Amino acid sequence: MSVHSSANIKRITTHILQEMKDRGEKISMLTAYDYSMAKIVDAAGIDIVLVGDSASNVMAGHETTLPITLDQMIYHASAVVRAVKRSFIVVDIPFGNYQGNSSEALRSAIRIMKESGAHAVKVEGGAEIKESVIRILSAGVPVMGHLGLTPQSIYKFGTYTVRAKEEAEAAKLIEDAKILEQCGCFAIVLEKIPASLAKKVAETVNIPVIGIGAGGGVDGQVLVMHDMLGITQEFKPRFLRQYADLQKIMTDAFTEYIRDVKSQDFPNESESY
Ligand SMILES: Nc1nc(=O)c2c([nH]1)NC[C@@H]1CN(c3ccc(C(=O)N[C@@H](CCC(=O)O)C(=O)O)cc3)CN21
Ligand SMILES: CC(C)C(=O)C(=O)O
Ligand SMILES: [Mg+2]
Repeated sequence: MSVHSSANIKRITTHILQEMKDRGEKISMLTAYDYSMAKIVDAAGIDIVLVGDSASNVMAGHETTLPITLDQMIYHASAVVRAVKRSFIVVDIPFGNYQGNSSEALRSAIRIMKESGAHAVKVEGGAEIKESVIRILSAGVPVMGHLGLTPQSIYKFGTYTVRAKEEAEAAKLIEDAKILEQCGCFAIVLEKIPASLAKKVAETVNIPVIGIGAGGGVDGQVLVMHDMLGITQEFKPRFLRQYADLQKIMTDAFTEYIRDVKSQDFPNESESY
């Protein structure tokens, strides 16, 4: 089956996401980086699947999101696309593949759309990347913005502390959100900023605003799947709610398997030919 076929399932579109904001239904979003996990989260009814560049941390073990490449993002995205039947699939354009050169930004977005079959791209930044955003949108590729804590520029700030607490930074963030909306972005992610500011942004722009560490006054929430499942045990920021302890469940399963192999309990007769 082609990645573009719809087979009777009503797919989420940017139009449906806008309707959700307009009627006050909150939008749910989680990351996924591979086929098996994407299949489960899509079947559970998630609205948006984000193939985040957090794959750099979660999948590859890098300290930041900076090292992941466009080819690697396309590899993750194409696996997710093969699994997802209903959700809207957004892919982060990685660091270095869109900033400062709108032609390269367009080329990167087109590669992601053409080679993975995803539905939209996400980019970090406001005014600084305006030309890139406009160029991508001009090709008909939906763009999601990302403001506040922007991990691709971590070395400019040096820490992952809460952003836009100062009045000047808050004012710039609101301006950036307006710019992204005017450019034609279909939604904006706000990461780790005061809840009051995030609420103000969600009330200022008409497009959906999805928060992570941005409080409950926005139009939806996003988390990294492995964080909310309790797989990434070392990552425990205050905004994270852990919905399962998969590390414990997995460790117990592995321990039991190892014990059964050593004791020759596994395999038994019914598990043999
Ligand atoms: N596993 C994972 N989850 C994420 O949410 C995530 C990634 N990786 N990688 C890319 C970015 C980086 N993100 C981050 C990174 C750190 C904090 C954070 O709050 N870190 C510290 C506080 C640091 C400080 O205050 O100086 C913490 O409390 O854990 C938040 C979001 C969000 N993204
Ligand atoms: C944390 C979310 C918003 C993200 O950009 C990612 O997972 O890469
Ligand atoms: Mg990201």
